[in-house]
Amino acid sequence: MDATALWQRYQDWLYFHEGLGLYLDISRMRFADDFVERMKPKFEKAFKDVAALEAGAIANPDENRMVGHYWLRNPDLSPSPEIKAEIVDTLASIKEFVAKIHAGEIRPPQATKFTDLLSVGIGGSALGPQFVAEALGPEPAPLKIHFIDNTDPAGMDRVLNRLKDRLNSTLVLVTSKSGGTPETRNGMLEVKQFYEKHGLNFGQHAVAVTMPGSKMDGIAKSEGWLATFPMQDWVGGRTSELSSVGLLPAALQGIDIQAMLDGAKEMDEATRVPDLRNNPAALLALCWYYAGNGKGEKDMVMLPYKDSLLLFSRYLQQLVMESLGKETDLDGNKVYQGIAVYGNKGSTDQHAYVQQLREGVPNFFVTFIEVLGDRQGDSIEVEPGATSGDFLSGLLQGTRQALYENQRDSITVTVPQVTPRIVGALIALYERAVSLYASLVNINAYHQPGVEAGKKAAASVLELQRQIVATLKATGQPLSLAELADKIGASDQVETVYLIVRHLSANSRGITLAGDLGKPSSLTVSGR
Ligand SMILES: O=P(O)(O)OC[C@H]1O[C@](O)(CO)[C@@H](O)[C@@H]1O
Repeated sequence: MDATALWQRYQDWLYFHEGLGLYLDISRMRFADDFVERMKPKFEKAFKDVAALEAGAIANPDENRMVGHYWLRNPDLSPSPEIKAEIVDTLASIKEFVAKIHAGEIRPPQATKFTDLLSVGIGGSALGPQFVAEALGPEPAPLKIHFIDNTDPAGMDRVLNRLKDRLNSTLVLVTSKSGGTPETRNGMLEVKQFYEKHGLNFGQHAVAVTMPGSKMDGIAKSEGWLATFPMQDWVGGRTSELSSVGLLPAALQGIDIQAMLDGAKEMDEATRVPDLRNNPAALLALCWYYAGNGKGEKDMVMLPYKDSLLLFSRYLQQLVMESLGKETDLDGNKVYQGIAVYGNKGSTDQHAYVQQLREGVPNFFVTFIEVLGDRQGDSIEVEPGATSGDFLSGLLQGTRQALYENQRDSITVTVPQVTPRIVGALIALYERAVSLYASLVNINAYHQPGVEAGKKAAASVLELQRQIVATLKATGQPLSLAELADKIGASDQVETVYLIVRHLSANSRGITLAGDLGKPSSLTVSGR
């Protein structure tokens, strides 16, 4: 297609949301008109499916749950007055609590105000808050946020040591929908121990976000934590940024959460329109389907040309891959669906992997995120007539063009600024695109059975470890790996036994290995 034809295609397909000032350009996806025609019936069904979801249909049959993240920003859409009241009350209580924290009315026992916020959570209970903190966190913030999002002891030490001089003015926010996620429980216990070691009362610094009645809820109540905010069972972890999970930490950092909700609401209104050409989420889903042949054959590379949007791709990784990565479709057929998501930011990534994108294996499509406003205030000219922001813009255009010339497709989302309203809108845009795409490929986007397999296997490794330690203590003499496995009734799991004892011996846990470390079968294991 020559430049004139492309310009025409750009104009023909351009979507613009006037209220938000958001553009969606899909002209560089090389689908033909007949593809769009063929997709229309699928979209008619998808619009109906998502409307049913919004109306409170059981969208997650596995867990017998509704999927209600759309109600969070427009409680009037809630399927019952009770749910509406829950949403309204939770938002009011977040605002009230945050106002008291900021004013020092709720304060730590040994300081006049909270200065820092330590968030402990993982997956959907961390990724949204991390993305939003990076995108919108003000400098200075009323509370500066830090994260523990793993059960890595060294990672926890790093965060805690950074905070140790301000521990007495650090508020700890433990977020877990289920209230039983081991990584989060471990993080909470380690932080609690750190507080106690420093002579501080953990409960007087702690807040929970969890489902009422969960284990975490019980702990928070029994230990007299400062507050507990509910996370409803109809909010999935990966769509929870606009629930108490994301709103509480955002508000504590001084981010305008009402603007985030308003932006999401506005985008929801635009993406509810049952008309493919005038619905930006549907256009995204169309492009994803086209790119990957409805089977995820191409990866989604997210390239925001704005540092503050660095974590958008990481956030989307969970939203898209945990939702769409499914073995079976809704009829039980093996389909192995999903779309892989990766990316950091432009132009930085141009100096990393864009070489492969332009010339290597063509197994992806790019989504550029362009932010029109360069910065607050004026810019110097780094070359006659050009600012740093002009370079950023030129590099985006250049990469888009260079990729297209080499038959690499791209989408461009353009926003005026990175504001709370726009971030809310972007979250809502992708949430809806995922809902629609899931319907197009006939999968349940709202469960995650695959994650359970790894969790169960980890639990059985830890059980084996307990048996190993007890057996070595009781035996009191060195055993070969095979003998040890045999003694604990796990003769078919010698490799697992080996990996466990190697880890224990590396961590001064009372287990010693003797023999040639490069030849596991030569090793003997003893314990004290
Ligand atoms: O908020 P929770 O219950 O601790 O779960 C954390 C994350 O774990 C998952 O269930 C996957 O293991 C995610 O879906 C979820 O966001």
